Amino acid sequence: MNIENLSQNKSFDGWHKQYRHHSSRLNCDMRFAIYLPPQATADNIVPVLYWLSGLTCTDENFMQKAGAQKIAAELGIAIVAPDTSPRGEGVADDSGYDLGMGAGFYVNATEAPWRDHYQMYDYIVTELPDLIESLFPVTTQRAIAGHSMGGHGALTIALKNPDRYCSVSAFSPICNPSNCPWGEKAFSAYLGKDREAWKQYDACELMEQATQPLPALVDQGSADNFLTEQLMPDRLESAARHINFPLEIRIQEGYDHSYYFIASFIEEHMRFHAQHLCEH
Ligand SMILES: N[C@@H](CCC(=O)N[C@@H](CS)C(=O)NCC(=O)O)C(=O)O
Repeated sequence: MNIENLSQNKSFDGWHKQYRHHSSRLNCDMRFAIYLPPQATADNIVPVLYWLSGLTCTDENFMQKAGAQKIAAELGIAIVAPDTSPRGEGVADDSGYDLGMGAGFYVNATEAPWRDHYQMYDYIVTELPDLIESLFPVTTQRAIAGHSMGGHGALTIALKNPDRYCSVSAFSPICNPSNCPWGEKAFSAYLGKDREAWKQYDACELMEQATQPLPALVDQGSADNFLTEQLMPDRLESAARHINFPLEIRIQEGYDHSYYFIASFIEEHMRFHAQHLCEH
């Protein structure tokens, strides 16, 4: 397998590393980051938390700003941070920050010109875990989490694949993309005008139909600029309540949309995932 190590930094007795590889699903070269805690050795494999970032991010934002390595090293959990879209020359893009590169929305695009590369759903659900599990000292126990567009990605991917993940959590997720400006713009482009096709990637719609529960935690800052227009966690909460889904949504007073918020609660999310990863 053609995979290139781009950087490595020791961190809390483990290693943060960046890699480039060719993604056959995305039809381009991709970069991802992995944090391997000290417990991950040739003789000992550890579970993995996949972190999906938000609009404009790469593999670097979470690893540099969230401060998750210390707790991952304590708990013995690896963290994988993929990029947020396909990249490179020849990959379709848009001048807006909320469409195209940096804004893949974790869907499989069906519309031209996006469909040639924008297959982020398949990349995150199968191609990347297959690669991680074949090359690194990790188990097939997975948790998934994310922020904003990545919170939408984590929730929809977990709700669609409850057998593949032990738990899911999100910070400030886009909860009902079919009915907010960010989601409507991206889904129209990637999936076309037929709103029926959007439902398969909408956490509120998927929640209504969920038949298999998995532990789910959402944190949302009350001072988030995007709360009422884009994120709308109240809709996800009522969908979950309707079917008795084990979702905890916490409104955190005074916090905004930034990584300062994520850094404040990432330890609680890591401990939440550790508890469920260890059950299996
Ligand atoms: N650029 C946009 C918002 C982009 C944004 O807030 N991105 C979030 C995810 S939705 C992020 O994580 N940004 C990168 C960072 O803070 O490191 C704006 O200013 O309105």
